[in-house]
This record gives sequence, C-alpha cells and structure tokens, in this order.
Amino acid sequence: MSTTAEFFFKYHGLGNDFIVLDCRQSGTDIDAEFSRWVCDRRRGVGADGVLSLLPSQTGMARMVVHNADGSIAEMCGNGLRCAVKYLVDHSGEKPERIEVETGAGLLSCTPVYGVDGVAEVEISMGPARLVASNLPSGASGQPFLDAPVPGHSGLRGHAISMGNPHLVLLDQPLGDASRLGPELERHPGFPERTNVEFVRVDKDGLTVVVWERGCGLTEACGTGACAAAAAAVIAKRLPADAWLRVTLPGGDLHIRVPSDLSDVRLRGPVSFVFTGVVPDLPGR
Ligand SMILES: N[C@H](CCC[C@H](N)C(=O)O)C(=O)O
Repeated sequence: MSTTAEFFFKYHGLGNDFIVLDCRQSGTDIDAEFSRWVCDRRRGVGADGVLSLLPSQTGMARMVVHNADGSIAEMCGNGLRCAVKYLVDHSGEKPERIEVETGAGLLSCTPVYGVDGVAEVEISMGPARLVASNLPSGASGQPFLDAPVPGHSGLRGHAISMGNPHLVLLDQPLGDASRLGPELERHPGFPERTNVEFVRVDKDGLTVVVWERGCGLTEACGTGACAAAAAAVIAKRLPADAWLRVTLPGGDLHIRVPSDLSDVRLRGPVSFVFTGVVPDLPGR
C-alpha cells in the first residue's frame, strides 16, 4: 500500500526522530508493514516512528503514533512536538496555542517561535496515571509504586501511564538499559508491553535512558521523561510544582509534575530535518 500522503516530512525532538505524514485529505492511515519499511534505517527513510496526522472533530489534527516495529502507541511526547511544528509551520499562521487529538486525549500545545518557525513546544500532557488498563495491578486497582518487579529480584519499579505504559526504575544503572530493556519491555505485568526508564536522580533533576516499546534504545523519550519525573515526585526525591531538568542521551527536556499528578507539562525543542516524496512500498 502506498500511503495516502504524497510527501513525508522528517523531524526530531532531541534525536528521537519521526516521519510525519499528513493524511488529513484522505483520512486513511498507513499500515504496520509500511511503518516498518519506512522506519528501516537502511531500506527506508529511517526513524523511530511515523506520526500520521488524520482529520479531527476536536483538534487541528488527530495524531496516530506508529512505532518502528509497526505497533501503535497511545501517545508520544517528542512526536507531538514534531507534529505541532509541522501543523503550525504549514498553516501560514502563528497561533498562541493549538490542540491535537491523541490516544491520551485532546492535548493543548503552546508553540515557541524562532527564526525558522516553531523552535520549541510546551505540551500539557494530561495526568500521570498510576492505575490504568495498560499497567500492572490495573485490575486490582492498586498502583504499582516502588514495588519489586515480579520475576526480577533486586529490581524495584513504578508503573506509570502517560497514555502509554512506563516501567520506571529509579536508581537503576543507566548502562543496564540495553541488557534489561528487551526483557522488561515484554514483562507479563504489562499486557500491551511497556517502555522502560533507567533513572539516576540528581540533586537538581534526573538523568534518564529509555528502552522504548517498539523501538529499543532512543536518544530521548518525552512520555518517558514525564513518567520518570512523576515517579521521582511520588517518591519525594524531587519537588512537585517545579520545572525539573530531565537529561537524556539526546539532550534536556523540562518537565513539571503537579502534586496531584493531574496535568504534567513537558517543554522541549523540535527540529525539521528534510522532506521527500513518499514512494510506493517496494513489491506492492
Ligand atoms: N515507543 C513509545 C511511543 C513513543 C514515545 C516516545 N518517543 C515519546 O517521545 O514519548 C510507546 O510505544 O509507547
């Protein structure tokens, strides 16, 4: 299947890179096979994922997040910044705020303009959920917070959903991400798999490495930074209601977690890389 978009637009947020496809005209999305092919860094364009923009009754667009393995994610913080930059820079206007429909709800996004259009975006990410269908113990209704990870003695984690699931391991060596990430991504406690954050708590923020569901190690993960900051606030390791620096391999995001976890805010840069013509999938 060729996509319904004629052109693709490549963006990244701190090196977490995405292909944006504007499918608002046709209203039809890509399939998993196309996502796997176009994200392939040798046989395709290369990216951590594809962001399809579809028509929306409530927002400027509906964003669907396709991981590099073809799976669909409920939400993507770095990706939403890329989608906002595409939508605003191609709108011919400079709105103070736009809303985008996502799997985590209708989210409000505030662009910050630079010399080349949108340079940074602040997003109201919605709540950090402690009990949700895509988290362990969702059925029993008990949050999985600072608890031993079943089957992994010596590991303690927080399960937090930002719409997509996260297993946050505070004080876990960052170097463990590539060794432990693949197995924990598929931990049976997470029915839809999970993203896994390896977190060092610094005196003024966090340093985080993320093994992402459906992508593996990435340069940055926006929802992962939010989940890690929420876990640090819940554990009273960092203050609530303050902008926290979260350093990832690709650079710094800033996250603010309210004491009631009701509306986590994320702020970070976004960059346009290049555009190209969407080819038909080889062999189809
Ligand atoms: N791989 C993630 C989606 C992308 C999240 C990440 N890139 C972000 O910036 O939030 C998942 O399956 O939940």
